[in-house]
Amino acid sequence: MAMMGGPGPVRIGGPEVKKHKVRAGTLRRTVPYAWRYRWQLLAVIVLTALHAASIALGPLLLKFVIDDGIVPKKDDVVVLLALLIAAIVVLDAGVMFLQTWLSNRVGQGLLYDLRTTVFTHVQKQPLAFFTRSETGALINRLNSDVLGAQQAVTTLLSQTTSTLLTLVLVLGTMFVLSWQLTLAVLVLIPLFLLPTKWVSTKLERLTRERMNTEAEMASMMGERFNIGGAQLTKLYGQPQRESETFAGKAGAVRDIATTMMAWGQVLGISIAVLTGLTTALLYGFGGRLAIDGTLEIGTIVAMAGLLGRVFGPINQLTNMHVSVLTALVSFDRLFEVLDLQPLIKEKPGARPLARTPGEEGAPDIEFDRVSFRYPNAADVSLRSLESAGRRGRKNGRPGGEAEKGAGDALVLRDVSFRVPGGKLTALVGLSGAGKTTITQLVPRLYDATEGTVRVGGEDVRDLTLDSLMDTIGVVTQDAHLFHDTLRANLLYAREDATERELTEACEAARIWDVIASLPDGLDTVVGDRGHRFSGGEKQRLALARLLLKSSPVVVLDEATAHLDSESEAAIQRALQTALAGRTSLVIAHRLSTIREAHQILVVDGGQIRERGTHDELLAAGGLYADLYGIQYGRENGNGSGTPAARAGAADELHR
Ligand SMILES: Nc1ncnc2c1ncn2[C@@H]1O[C@H](COP(=O)(O)OP(=O)(O)OP(=O)(O)O)[C@@H](O)[C@H]1O
Repeated sequence: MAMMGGPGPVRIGGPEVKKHKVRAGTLRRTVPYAWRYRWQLLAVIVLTALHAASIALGPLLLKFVIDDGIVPKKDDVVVLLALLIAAIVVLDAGVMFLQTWLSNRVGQGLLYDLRTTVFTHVQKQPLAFFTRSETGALINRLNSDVLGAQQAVTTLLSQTTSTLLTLVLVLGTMFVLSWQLTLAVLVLIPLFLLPTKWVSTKLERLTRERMNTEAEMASMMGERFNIGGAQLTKLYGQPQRESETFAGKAGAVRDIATTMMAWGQVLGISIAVLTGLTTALLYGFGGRLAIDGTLEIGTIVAMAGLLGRVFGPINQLTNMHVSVLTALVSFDRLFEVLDLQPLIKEKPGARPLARTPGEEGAPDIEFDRVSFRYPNAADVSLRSLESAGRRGRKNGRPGGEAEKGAGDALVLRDVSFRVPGGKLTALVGLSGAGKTTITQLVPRLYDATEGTVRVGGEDVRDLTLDSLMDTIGVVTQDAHLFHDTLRANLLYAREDATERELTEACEAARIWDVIASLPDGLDTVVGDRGHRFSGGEKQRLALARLLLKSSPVVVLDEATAHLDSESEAAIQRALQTALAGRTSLVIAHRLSTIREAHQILVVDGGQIRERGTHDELLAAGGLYADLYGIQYGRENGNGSGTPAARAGAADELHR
């Protein structure tokens, strides 16, 4: 283990981890995690030592029973020693129980520490991290690597102690009993080590292969069994192909497991054969010594007993380094995630945004010469967590040429505007113009590359994240809902909301009638990603959630789903309630929203091309007038422009 702390990276075995170089200092960094449990770990080591002693003591007592009791025919010695053996067995059982219980406690404690640390850290990562990382790979970090790291500290620690102590005590006792016999037997050990080492390495490789294939199988199930994946599979009529792919993976797991079982047997049998052979040698050679009177009979019996306890620990010891290195890789991969500094952090000394209640007090939003480019992959994520990256992975963080190019273009250029407090500003424009990007800079999902975004006159980067999130309510187009009850989803906005407040929010969002008609009402489970509800219903639920939060600033991406006129009207009324008196920045797709907006900003190519009220922009006859004319025409069935242009632009505006 000591070599791991050295300056250079260490290559390790196993197909997946083979390429992974453990970074220098990893071992040192694991110490604080174990240090928290130092007293419990010390107790585990003491208990392990006691157990190891009892392993060596059993055969030794047998020697005394034979040589000092049975042979000289001393009843009292036999009874006394038999009682002692019984007492040791019972005590050892207690020791084993305590040892296992304590090391499990430490292990679970460590798992808890690692899981919560990584989860909390990952949550702090900017949105860009999640857009780049493959969810399955991320969850794997939280599951298998955390488990691997825990094993490094607990299982390995107690295993190493127990193996080493057992070997020292058992071999020591054997030497004391008869050094000649011990040496004769030890000569055979190298003969045994070579094949077992070979088999163990093979088993180690197979274990990793099985883990990888099982992970692929699990990830496939995860992808195909979420609502989107299941729908795609059905719609493209691919269940048969999916089943075949899955069967391929499951078959690989079956084959590897069968091979592993066979090699495991070979290992077990070879240990048993060697133990048998050495026992035969011991009886042959020892028997001769006993006949000569050099050895007592009890010693031979005790030696045979001790011999059976030597090969297991030796075998474990030869494989120990592989387990230690594997466990360190897990730690290293976790540290890789923990080392990732979140791009968006609260400044030291950040101030809370003063929140003035009431309509007049809604703060304004201001963009002051804002330019923005999406961050490079190298700044926000880990190559090993990006699926495409993992296929062509070099090592560690991403940063290939293609990655660098990805974020280079400015998505917003010199954008300046002000959303006055309590008023509605609509963003319109073609798809990909930069509307969503603008809205994401307000709640600091991303930070401006140049220029300043202000809320209530304060640079958002000077404000505490909590107060910013309290002030701003965001409804995205897909209006995500967790797979939980409606009530839990709504309370997510405000834990302490009363039943009455819940009902009122739902009524104001024009969704209460739908909820009331459900047999379980607010306790209805929404289904994966809220799939149980229609697009319009989800949007209204998201509005109800927003109303409960009652934030003075609202950022909203209107749903683009083609709604029937009834739900369109319902959403419109819900929106009017939700946005009344609030500072609202809305990506607008509906004529009604656009017409009533205090100000309309027309975004094109990352810039604000036109601004004004609906009437002003129509009168100006620019891009807005074109877009509006096309949509208005379409909605009234008498569109303008060429049919192709009409269809294209209408779709764009609706996206
Ligand atoms: N996470 C990202 N990383 C890199 N580029 C991005 C990212 N998200 C969006 N973009 C790019 O930024 C540009 C603006 O996208 P944005 O989503 O802001 O447009 P939009 O006007 O909201 O479009 P739509 O109406 O279709 O949603 C697009 O060219 C898009 O490809």
